[in-house]
Amino acid sequence: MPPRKTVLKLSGVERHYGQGETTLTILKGADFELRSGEIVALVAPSGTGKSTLLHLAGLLEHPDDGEVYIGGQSCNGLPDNERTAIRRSEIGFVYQFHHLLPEFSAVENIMMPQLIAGLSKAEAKERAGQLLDYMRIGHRADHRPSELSGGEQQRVAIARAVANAPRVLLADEPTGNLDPETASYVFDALEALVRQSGLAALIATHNHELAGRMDRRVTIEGGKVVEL
Ligand SMILES: Nc1ncnc2c1ncn2[C@@H]1O[C@H](COP(=O)(O)OP(=O)(O)OP(=O)(O)O)[C@@H](O)[C@H]1O
Repeated sequence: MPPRKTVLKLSGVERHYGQGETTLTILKGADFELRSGEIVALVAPSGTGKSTLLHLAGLLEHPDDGEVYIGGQSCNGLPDNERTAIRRSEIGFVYQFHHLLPEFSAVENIMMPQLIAGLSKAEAKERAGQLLDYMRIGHRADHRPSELSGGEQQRVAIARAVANAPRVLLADEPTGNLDPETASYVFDALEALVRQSGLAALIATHNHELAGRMDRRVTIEGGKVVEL
């Protein structure tokens, strides 16, 4: 097997929030690497900084110090429009709640990011259809989110997140509002997608059973990312 490439790297990352007179330190000298083809669980108690770490990794926030690299490129000093371009092409996000557009069907929701990226309608529709089949919800393509079950909605959200073939998938409690059996089924689909595409995934979860199925587990301790 060829050596796996590091697709996401955090180096000496600091993040502090001002709270009145005091400063809340969330990350302090945090280092982390994610390689293509791997799925890493981020398991840490509530309020320790999982969402903060995902936002920094996804270029949604700037660290107060340290560096975030996507595909080997340092992103801190880049202007916002370049950070946005990298975020759109290299990173996919999945949240606890699907955030699908309610007025559009499943297939249209997955087409949307591709159309924004400049693909033709026919190309976007073909890829969206493939992803829906891959997530085993091809028969739901024309349904709106409100007509889908929670597990189906999350599978559409995952398909949308990877529609533009990003390098990195960042997920914040992607199965947090699903029952254990549905969560397991959604994770099966996500795992198959990562294995097949060589994507890399960092998944914040409170679900220890799912975390146990991932390649590695990390937590946040004293502002640092440590292996479990
Ligand atoms: N913009 C902000 N301003 C001030 N404090 C913030 C801000 N964002 C997050 N925090 C604080 O930073 C800490 C870490 O928040 P974060 O959302 O990253 O935690 P989390 O581990 O994802 O928690 P949960 O599992 O509950 O979602 C929390 O104490 C939170 O209150």
